[in-house]
Amino acid sequence: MDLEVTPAGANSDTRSDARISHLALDIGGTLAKLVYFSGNEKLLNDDRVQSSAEVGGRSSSILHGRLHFAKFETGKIDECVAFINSKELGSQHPKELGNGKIVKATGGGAFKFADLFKEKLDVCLDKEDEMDCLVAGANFLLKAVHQEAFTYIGGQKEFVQINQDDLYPFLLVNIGSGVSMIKVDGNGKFERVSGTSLGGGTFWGLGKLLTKCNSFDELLELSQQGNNRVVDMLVGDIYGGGDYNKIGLSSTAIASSFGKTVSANKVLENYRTEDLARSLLRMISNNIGQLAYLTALRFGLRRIFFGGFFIRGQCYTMDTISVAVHYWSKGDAQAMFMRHEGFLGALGAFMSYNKQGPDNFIHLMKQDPKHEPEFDGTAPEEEDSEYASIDCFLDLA
Ligand SMILES: Nc1ncnc2c1ncn2[C@@H]1O[C@H](COP(=O)(O)OP(=O)(O)OP(=O)(O)O)[C@@H](O)[C@H]1O
Ligand SMILES: CC(C)(CO)[C@@H](O)C(=O)NCCC(=O)O
Repeated sequence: MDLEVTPAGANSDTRSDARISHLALDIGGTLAKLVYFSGNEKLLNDDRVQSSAEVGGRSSSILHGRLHFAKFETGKIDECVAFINSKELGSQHPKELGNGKIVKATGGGAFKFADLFKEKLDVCLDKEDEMDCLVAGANFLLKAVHQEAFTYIGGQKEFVQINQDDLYPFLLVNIGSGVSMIKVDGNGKFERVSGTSLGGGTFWGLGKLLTKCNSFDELLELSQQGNNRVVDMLVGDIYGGGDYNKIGLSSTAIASSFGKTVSANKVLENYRTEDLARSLLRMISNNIGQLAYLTALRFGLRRIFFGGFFIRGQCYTMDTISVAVHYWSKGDAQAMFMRHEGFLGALGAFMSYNKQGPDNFIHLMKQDPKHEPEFDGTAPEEEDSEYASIDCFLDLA
């Protein structure tokens, strides 16, 4: 198979030695995520390494290269297979003893597609637990990546300085097709404390049915031009235009998502798809924000990190989630988002190549300009810097 495939969000590496030395997968219900490392230039006593981490004396097993990110629709897993096939898994790639190559994989697809990967690529998927990987990926990003986490309040993005000594405990809310809520107490110390089936798959699935749009990005674009008040029943609609002050509800608060459609003498076709998309995005985001806060409250957590590809750096999504957390916690808890939102699981799977545990495996090069954020508040374009490759080295000791 010689199919050239350019994945959504992938950065093609034009270097001639850019064979994949390590590849890991997170194959979820909707999207398959890849993290791979290419370039096998050895760094021997290089200044940049010395200044990035203390690895002196053990430099013979250090690889310098770039960490790449890519995603495919799980429903088109053949494209993912073709992409991997179009790259070469180099000689450094881990092998089973006396056998073929192994690829670390997590998510339900690691089980569902194991035979397919064996058949098409002669690759054995080495399964890692999905929650373990999400937590390992989040911990790595929060500790190692400069400007990974940020708040989004009133249209303003602000990076959060992570104090490594004061990071735990936190609640990790991963919004994929479904939503997992994990209380994280340290490296490998966590409990999945809650979840909800009303997640990204619900937004995308209902949105597709209601608006007939063909892609997730199209649905997001529609939502940006919509007005949810056409569809949602507001407190003012019920209270004759006024607030319900006694219980702290303003006239503009949503009393019932989609509630207005009941009494309006309209059928689906009479609504603008923009308004339906807007209302749906708000309903799902608001509900997740509220559930996240209630879960945080249950365990006395004040920091909530949100990941998963539902977010897609989308302003309205992040704003709705932030407002929900702020509103229900009366300002006590804070929603934070992660730049590598959708790649937590794949990164965690990648780090499981390190037999000694997730620490000290991936070292970021200092001040990688490509890794500086360029966030303008819009949904990332497929090839933009949001998922830019990272200049780093792997310590294979
Ligand atoms: N290009 C896209 N195509 C489809 N869905 C997308 C896209 N971009 C973002 N999404 C959103 O991301 C969600 C999937 O997120 P993610 O990849 O984190 O979860 P998953 O791993 O597929 O799901 P799960 O973890 O529940 O198995 C979709 O349900 C949708 O809301
Ligand atoms: C089933 C998983 C973990 C698969 O990623 C995810 O889709 C999820 O957390 N769903 C929500 C399931 C629930 O807790 O109700």
